[in-house]
Amino acid sequence: MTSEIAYKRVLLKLSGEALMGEDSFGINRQTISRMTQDVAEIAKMGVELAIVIGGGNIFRGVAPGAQGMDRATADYMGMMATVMNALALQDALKSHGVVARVQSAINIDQVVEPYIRPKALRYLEEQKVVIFAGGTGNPFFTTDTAAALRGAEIGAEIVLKATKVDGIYSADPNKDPKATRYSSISFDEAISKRLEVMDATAFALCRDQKLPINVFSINKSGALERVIRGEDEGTLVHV
Ligand SMILES: Nc1ncnc2c1ncn2[C@@H]1O[C@H](COP(=O)(O)OP(=O)(O)OP(=O)(O)O)[C@@H](O)[C@H]1O
Ligand SMILES: O=c1ccn([C@@H]2O[C@H](COP(=O)(O)O)[C@@H](O)[C@H]2O)c(=O)[nH]1
Repeated sequence: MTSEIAYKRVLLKLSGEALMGEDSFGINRQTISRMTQDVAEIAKMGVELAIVIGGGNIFRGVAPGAQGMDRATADYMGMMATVMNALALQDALKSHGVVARVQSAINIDQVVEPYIRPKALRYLEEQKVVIFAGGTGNPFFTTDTAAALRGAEIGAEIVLKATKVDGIYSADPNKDPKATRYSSISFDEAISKRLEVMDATAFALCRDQKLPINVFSINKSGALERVIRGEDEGTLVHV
């Protein structure tokens, strides 16, 4: 079975905002069930899978109250949002028969384990999915950067960014209908063109660690499995 896969160990960055489905914020039950069904399928293919989950879906709901707030405080709220999403994801994966462990970069000991790299590596070897919550644990960063960081730490072969768009475009496709999609692009080009699908810190970290990224749509049926099989899907960002 494992011979069919192009990557043995991957870091999957799941969009927080995608969890909302058609709702205006929060977690849509059908959406999380569909997303985790796709994730469960690749876990069952023998891929060692670590996940970083975003927090935009919850943070959007509290954003009006956070207006004018100290930036670091608001960022800690954002990191806590990712912990909630991680717990929901763990629960949804369990319902698809997949064992997952949550490790958080911010300590909430009664709720989740702290991030301990050797333990995360052991879970991966045991074919358990590891969900990294709490982003990097630092304000002024994003979960994209957490994905690059954890991806490098666990020796992932690729970072997969599963998001609301089906790849990287010449401009934001949600704003510019004439934008065209790249099937592949170098890190230097993505950074110099300021393509905002991922933050520059995440791009730079992956470039320096020679860790490729694939950006693809979480809403496209079968896309995650095609990426795992090394098929042409989304946009590959390379050194
Ligand atoms: N050049 C571009 N190509 C593709 N998408 C782009 C580009 N520039 C901006 N975007 C926007 O980036 C978004 C994806 O990045 P974003 O960080 O917002 O999402 P996410 O990672 O899915 O969210 P979350 O922060 O909730 O995890 C797309 O929905 C798209 O509107
Ligand atoms: O390392 C990190 C990761 C996240 N944050 C804060 O959380 C929210 C949600 O993360 P997204 O990447 O946007 O999904 C983010 O806006 C930050 O406020 C952080 O501070 N540090």
